[in-house]
Amino acid sequence: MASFIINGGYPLAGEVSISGAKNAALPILAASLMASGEQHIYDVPHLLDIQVMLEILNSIGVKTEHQNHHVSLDTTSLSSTTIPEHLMGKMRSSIFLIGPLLAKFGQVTLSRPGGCAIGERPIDLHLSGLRALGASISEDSGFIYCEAKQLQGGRIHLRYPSVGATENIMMAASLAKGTTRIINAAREPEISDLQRYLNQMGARISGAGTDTIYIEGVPKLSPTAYKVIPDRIITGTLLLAAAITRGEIALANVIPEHNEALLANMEACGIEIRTYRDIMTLKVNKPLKALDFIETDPYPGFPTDLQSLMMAFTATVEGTTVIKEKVFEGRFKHVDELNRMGSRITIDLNRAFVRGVPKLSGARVEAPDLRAGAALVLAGLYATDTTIVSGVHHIDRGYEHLEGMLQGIGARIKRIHDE
Ligand SMILES: CC(=O)N[C@H]1[C@@H](OP(=O)(O)OP(=O)(O)OC[C@H]2O[C@@H](n3ccc(=O)[nH]c3=O)[C@H](O)[C@@H]2O)O[C@H](CO)[C@@H](O)[C@@H]1O
Ligand SMILES: C=C(OP(=O)(O)O)C(=O)O
Repeated sequence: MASFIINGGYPLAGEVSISGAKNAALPILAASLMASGEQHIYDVPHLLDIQVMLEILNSIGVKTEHQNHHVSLDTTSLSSTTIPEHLMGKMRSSIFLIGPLLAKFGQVTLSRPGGCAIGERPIDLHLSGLRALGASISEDSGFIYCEAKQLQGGRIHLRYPSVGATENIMMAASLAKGTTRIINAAREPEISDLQRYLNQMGARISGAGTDTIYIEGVPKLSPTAYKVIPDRIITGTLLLAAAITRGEIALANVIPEHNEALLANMEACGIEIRTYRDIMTLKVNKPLKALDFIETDPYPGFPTDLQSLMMAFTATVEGTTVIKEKVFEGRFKHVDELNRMGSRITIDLNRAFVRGVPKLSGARVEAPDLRAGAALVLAGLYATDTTIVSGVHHIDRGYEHLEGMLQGIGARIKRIHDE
């Protein structure tokens, strides 16, 4: 088990190039199973979740190699459609295997996915979507058995624009017979990236990025080479890290439109952000003011994945900011830990009242999940004296060598391995 030791109080300054997006790479790696042959996926970050996805692919016979952000994989020796239970339980994204395997091989056996404890996270929308395409699905003693000789296109109205369910249905419908329409689809940039990748393999999908996606099934998909989009959540993390330390940074390899909601809120606090093509710069050159209200929502709303980080930042800005978490019911686990560092945050159901304080103090805190852990790191960068953040394995799920990235722009942070 690892911890971060952070000596705070130093403004960050410098340049960072943003890596590929975990949430785009994970469904793409699962979708690669739908083509037989050798494939190349570029800009795939070296993260725990990606490692687990590759372990899953290996466990069913796929050969993979991950070097310098390049995954090469060969699906010709795929020999099983049963995903081992211990790997399913390691992360939420293991559920991405269900759509591709069912569509390509007509059957799949798996169990419920695991992942960070940020809410209940059911998979009913994934399963009902696949049933609407003709799959027969049963559950027994924790295992999920799915079968369909040939999926058939259908009309699927999602009760909620779930990112994962939209992606699973898109992948499965690519090889279904006939046309599928997903209504109230999620609109996240990672869904548009998956559409681009699948279309490059020969799928016929349109509408990603809007609330209605059309998929005309094709009989076969072919191997391809593809580069995933930059990670908008890492972009946001670095912007907020620079802002909380009142620093100045430049980010390269970003897609500014993917962070509109964050940029609008940061600018409203008084932060100067400039964008030019795939470059973004941030400077804090005047006193900051609190925001009245932020609520998380599906894209293009404010992302739930940046809520904890935004909270850490607003905890240091004079005035009161109200933050409402509307996507996951268990995503305020950072609050007690931030308060141990001197912040003044109270919770009423899904709203947090964040009263900005001029000073946070270093403390021993524990990362309860991925983004909550990253928020504690940001608080540590601002705090006077030393902060120790344990539970770094949660952070490693979504950030490649976070400490190295932050050290490169002046942060005093190091990783230690506990006994
Ligand atoms: C790998 C990946 O891309 N992860 C992202 C994805 O997760 P994920 O795809 O799991 O998130 P969803 O959009 O599915 O979840 C949103 C809401 O829908 C609910 N729900 C979801 C599925 C379902 O079958 N039934 C149901 O009720 C969830 O409990 C949650 O309250 O989108 C989330 C919301 O932007 C992000 O926080 C995650 O980082
Ligand atoms: C919640 C997240 O990821 P996942 O859906 O993979 O758990 C996240 O990236 O913040």
